[in-house]
Amino acid sequence: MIEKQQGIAWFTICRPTRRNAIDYTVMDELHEAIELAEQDDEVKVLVITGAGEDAFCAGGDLQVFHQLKTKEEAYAMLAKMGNILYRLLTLPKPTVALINGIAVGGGCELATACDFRFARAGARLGFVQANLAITTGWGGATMLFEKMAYDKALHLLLQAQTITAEEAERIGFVHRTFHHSLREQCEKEMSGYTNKSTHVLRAYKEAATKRWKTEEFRRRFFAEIEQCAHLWESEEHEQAVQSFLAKRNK
Ligand SMILES: CC[C@@H](C(=O)O)C(=O)SCCNC(=O)CCNC(=O)[C@H](O)C(C)(C)COP(=O)(O)OP(=O)(O)OC[C@H]1O[C@@H](n2cnc3c(N)ncnc32)[C@H](O)[C@@H]1OP(=O)(O)O
Repeated sequence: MIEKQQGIAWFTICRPTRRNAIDYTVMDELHEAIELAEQDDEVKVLVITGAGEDAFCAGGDLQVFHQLKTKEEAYAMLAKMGNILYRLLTLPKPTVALINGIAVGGGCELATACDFRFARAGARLGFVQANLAITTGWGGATMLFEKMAYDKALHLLLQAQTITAEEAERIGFVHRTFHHSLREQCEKEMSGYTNKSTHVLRAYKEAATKRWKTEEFRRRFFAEIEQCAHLWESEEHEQAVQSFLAKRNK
């Protein structure tokens, strides 16, 4: 769902019963929100959040994507979202992930693509992909290594556990934690940007993201996606996803 309000375009992932897991429809809607933010001069900031109280985003929809068995099938899905997150990473307007609840797997990759991460106090966050015998598949690790201290980023990926928003703030992944009124607090934080000229915001973002608009960076970004596609067709990954889905069907 996309809403425009006082210089902010709000994109809300509306699948609360699936903990806002991302399927192909969400990918298309996110792409549309990015296009709108890029083209509409009234939009100064793009904020991405999740519907409901529980989740920001539980990553890729494991039920839907479990149908993809080969590395080629997996690559097509992963590269589709990878291209969308690359657009988000390099969008010439400031972007915010408003992490209103749990963010895991691809949900953390989505948050990483944004410039700023604000989170509800107590929300849990984790790059849990390694527990599914895969690596980040949407370019998340490549972005994380650009945005965080090397050792802290590597630890998050290798450990694959969830941490609280407060801990994530301490290590520099989250920028602000809010105890209540998330949307209002986010608007307040962004008011210092929305009162600036769109041309100024664009110019600074262009300058900031220039280093990611290189062949070398894109090669690393898509090599990560290929690596995940390769692991996707392993027996270990198949078993890990089946075990997650079996628990749900009990
Ligand atoms: C594919 C890309 C890859 C990447 O590149 O990163 C990924 O993102 S892999 C996916 C990584 N995500 C996960 O492994 C998360 C799996 N989900 C969970 O661990 C938990 O659901 C949760 C997110 C910690 C929330 O736990 P809880 O609050 O206890 O809720 P439930 O577990 O009962 O879930 C409610 C409901 O939602 C469904 N659900 C949750 N996550 C997903 C998901 N990723 N895909 C599909 N469906 C998901 C879950 O099955 C429940 O459904 P019902 O049983 O029908 O109510």
